[in-house]
Amino acid sequence: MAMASPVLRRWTPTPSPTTPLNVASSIGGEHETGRGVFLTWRDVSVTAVDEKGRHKLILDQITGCARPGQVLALMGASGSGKTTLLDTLSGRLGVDMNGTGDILINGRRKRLSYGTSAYVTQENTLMTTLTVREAIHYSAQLQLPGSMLLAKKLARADRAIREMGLGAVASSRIGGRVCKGISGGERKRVSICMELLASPGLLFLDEPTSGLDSAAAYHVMAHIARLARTTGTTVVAAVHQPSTEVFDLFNGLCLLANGRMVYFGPTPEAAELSNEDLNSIISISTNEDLVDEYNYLTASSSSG
Ligand SMILES: Nc1ncnc2c1ncn2[C@@H]1O[C@H](COP(=O)(O)OP(=O)(O)OP(=O)(O)O)[C@@H](O)[C@H]1O
Repeated sequence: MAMASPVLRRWTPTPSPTTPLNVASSIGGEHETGRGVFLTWRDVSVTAVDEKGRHKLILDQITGCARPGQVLALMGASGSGKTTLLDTLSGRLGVDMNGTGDILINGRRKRLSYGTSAYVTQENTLMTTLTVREAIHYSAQLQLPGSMLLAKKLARADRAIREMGLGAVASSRIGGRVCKGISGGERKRVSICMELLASPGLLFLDEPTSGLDSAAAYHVMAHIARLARTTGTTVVAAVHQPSTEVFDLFNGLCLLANGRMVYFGPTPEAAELSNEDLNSIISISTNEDLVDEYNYLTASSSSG
């Protein structure tokens, strides 16, 4: 695999592991709760080891950050390393994988714990016979701490239902293959809703729009983007081939190709890039503009 891009080596504003970032001041009162966290990662490499002890490089020195109130999209062709990066950042790397590099949460090296982060996988495992409200209330009772009053758990569940725009279908049966229930997009939102119960500051989503038509995909991502904006939640989502409308909902883009990062920066600029530009980014990775964009995006996370 090719060497890491010089963009990565010139990544300057590193939050010190001993200096926590001031999330509240950075989100400037724009959000209701400011529950999001700064997640930064530097020189993250991952190697898979097979049963014969052979090593395969899956991620090659990936550097980036995700900010409160924003949605960072991880994009790239199938096999480029999106899920592996998501797993690495969320601390879910399999035992057959070795990861190196720094991952900082609010400027500190610490493990993600319950309530700090949530991960929504591609699979929907929902109880088909329950209504949306029943399933989410049930999940709240099981998930939330025993010390929390039942009324508070249910209020938390109702808030999550509202945040994911599921109010209109709260009394509908989830359903499945045999008995038709809510739509595929609504099922995705129920899965996300269940992960929101603990009010995580950081939400990892693996292909939240897979299997959905473009309208349903937009609906799911629009709710996620609104949630990020209004609550300050930090969202990192692996997304495959989003429509233009969905792409416009993202704040930042981390573009991977064969385990290497070929673009990191705000989406408006990325949307301007043609295939030719992207190819030149891959081949001329000393692009000064990218360095500037990267520094711009990371500067605020080190200023707190
Ligand atoms: N445990 C493993 N052992 C060996 N190779 C692996 C392992 N896990 C993933 N890989 C390889 O690493 C590469 C990246 O996989 P990953 O699932 O992260 O890609 P992806 O971009 O999420 O793909 P997709 O969009 O198809 O889900 C692929 O080539 C995959 O085959």
